[in-house]
Amino acid sequence: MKFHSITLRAMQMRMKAPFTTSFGTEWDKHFILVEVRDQEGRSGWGESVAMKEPLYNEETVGTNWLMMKDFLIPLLCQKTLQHPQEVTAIFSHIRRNNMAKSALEGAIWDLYAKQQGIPLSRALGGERSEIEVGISIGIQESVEKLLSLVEQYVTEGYRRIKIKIKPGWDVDVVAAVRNRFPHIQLMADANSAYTLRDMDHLVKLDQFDLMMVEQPLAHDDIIDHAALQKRMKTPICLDESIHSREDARKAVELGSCRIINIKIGRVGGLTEARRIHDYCRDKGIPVWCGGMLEAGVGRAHNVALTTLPGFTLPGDTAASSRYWEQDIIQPEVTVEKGLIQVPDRPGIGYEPVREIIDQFTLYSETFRR
Ligand SMILES: O=C(O)CCC(=O)c1ccccc1C(=O)O
Ligand SMILES: [Mg+2]
Repeated sequence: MKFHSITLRAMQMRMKAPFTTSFGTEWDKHFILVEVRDQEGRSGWGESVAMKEPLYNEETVGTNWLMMKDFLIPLLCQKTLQHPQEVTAIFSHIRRNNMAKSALEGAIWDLYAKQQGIPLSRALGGERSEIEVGISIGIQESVEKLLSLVEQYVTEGYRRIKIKIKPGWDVDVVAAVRNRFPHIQLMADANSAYTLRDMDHLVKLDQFDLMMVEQPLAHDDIIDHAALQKRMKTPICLDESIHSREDARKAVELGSCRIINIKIGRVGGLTEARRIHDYCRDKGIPVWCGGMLEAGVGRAHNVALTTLPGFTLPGDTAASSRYWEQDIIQPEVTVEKGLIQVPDRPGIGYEPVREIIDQFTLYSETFRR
């Protein structure tokens, strides 16, 4: 696998509406776009899901830029690659910084699939030609506003609704949604907002027939989650706590969760994401593809990953138009009846549009081999 340059672009895109979780509100999406080019004029694309501030995890746009420039890109430029699967090993002595690693690895995977002339989904071993998706709804100003959004997304066909919860916006809110929509597939995501002291309160969620409750306790915990899962009927799904196949194994062996949310960026790339998928499939643990409010390139990677057979639950990969007036890819990701048709063009299968990308680029830098 040959490439001759890597370009990083720092991007800023305004979302259609702010997105609020238990850890904060995002209006402007800041992220890094990666483009890896080869001699034949092909480009592989990756997107870092690190946010501007270290609120979801410890990474940021700034730390990702530094890690890529000072460590990860030099490592890639020193090696000759046969296959994108080797990137994980090349980066493995660098601790963490998974989102930075993943953005580069994703671009290499896309370039590889394009060099082979096959869709990225197929390069990964994916089987599906369409994927089922749900939607994640942030914390709202009022329950009425939330109910009207749920109504809208259910009407649009999304296969499951996830609502964000935090202390003071939880049991009553879930009750209101469940009351109004008795039959929808519903779940709640706390983004680590609770502790074991809230056990009795969290157990009240059991009455609403939720598909799962996502990451109720600390971002770095699997011990307390195991204690909570023993008390709760509702399956716990881990997001923040899982960074690798090893993390997944430990969490599953401890009984800390019954479902895992796989985010490519959080686990350091597509190769590790697939390893977690394979482990969970073997153990009968359902997985689904999480989201980080991605622009088109990251979204396309999520679509490709979700074609693997163990992704049996609808993910957070909603349509481009749910987030953006104009996405950076053509065509945009569209959802009909809760399904995304997986592209069969080579690579990610959606074409990044340079004129649009330029509009949202704050600064860029190119590294040559
Ligand atoms: O629509 C999406 O991309 C998912 C949104 C979402 O839930 C989320 C967005 C930003 C950070 C963390 C999370 C999460 O899944 O916990
Ligand atoms: Mg989550």
